[in-house]
Amino acid sequence: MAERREAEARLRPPRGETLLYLNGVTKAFDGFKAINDLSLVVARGEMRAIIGPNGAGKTTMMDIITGKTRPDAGEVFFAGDTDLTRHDEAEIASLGIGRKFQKPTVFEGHTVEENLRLALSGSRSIFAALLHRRGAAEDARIDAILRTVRLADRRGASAADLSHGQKQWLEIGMLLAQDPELLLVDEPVAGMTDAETEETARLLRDIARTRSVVVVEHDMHFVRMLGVKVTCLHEGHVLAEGPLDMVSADPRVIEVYLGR
Ligand SMILES: Nc1ncnc2c1ncn2[C@@H]1O[C@H](COP(=O)(O)OP(=O)(O)OP(=O)(O)O)[C@@H](O)[C@H]1O
Repeated sequence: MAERREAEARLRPPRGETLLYLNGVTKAFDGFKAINDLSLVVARGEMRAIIGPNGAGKTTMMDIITGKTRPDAGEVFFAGDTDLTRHDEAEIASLGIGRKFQKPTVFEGHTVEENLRLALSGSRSIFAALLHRRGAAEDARIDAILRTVRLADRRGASAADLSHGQKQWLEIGMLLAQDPELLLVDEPVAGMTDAETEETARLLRDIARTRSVVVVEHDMHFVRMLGVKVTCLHEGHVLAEGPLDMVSADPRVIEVYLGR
């Protein structure tokens, strides 16, 4: 019963407050509309899964949110009236939007803990970051992040010695060090073992207790484990949106994506 209530709560925007708002966004490359009149609303504290066939515009949508690509038309608002289309990538990152790309990019020559300290230090140089005096608050944050990303018992391990899945978790931890309000995650479980995939679903659910998360993923088994509202994109537009059971039963979704 409690589990069912929790599952239902995940499908509902927690406070109904909008964190990310895309309205009528369009982006063409050489006349081809990769994003076509796309509208999307993500609530504060909501986790949303984005699915859709190759070329549906998922990556381009993430590029627009993070300022890598400028839309030709439409609005992209974050946390109220911040118009993301007026900011560059670095500004958008400092506004509180973190992005995890598919390939992990951790510092392999450093330990797990050092990687997190480097991420926490932000703009400090690597040497300054590793040498500076640690405060109790910083130690507590490192401990909390290590627990969240399931690496507390690997803190002294070299990042190079982590499994592929653990490297992905470490990079998620490095993003958490920046304390983003919105975390964008691109195909996190590609190449992971089944056990890592299941742990990643739990890990992202933990993270979504305190921030919004948008996950692009093709692995439907994993999307089911997330248990959140799903948006299916097709030809740069929302084809279907709602609980996974509803979206995956939609004949249009089956035709363009799931039935392939
Ligand atoms: N910089 C670009 N220049 C030209 N065309 C582009 C560019 N970026 C994306 N496209 C095109 O836009 C369309 C949408 O691509 P996008 O990568 O956003 O899709 P996707 O849903 O992320 O696909 P996948 O699941 O394969 O990652 C594709 O047809 C792609 O070829």
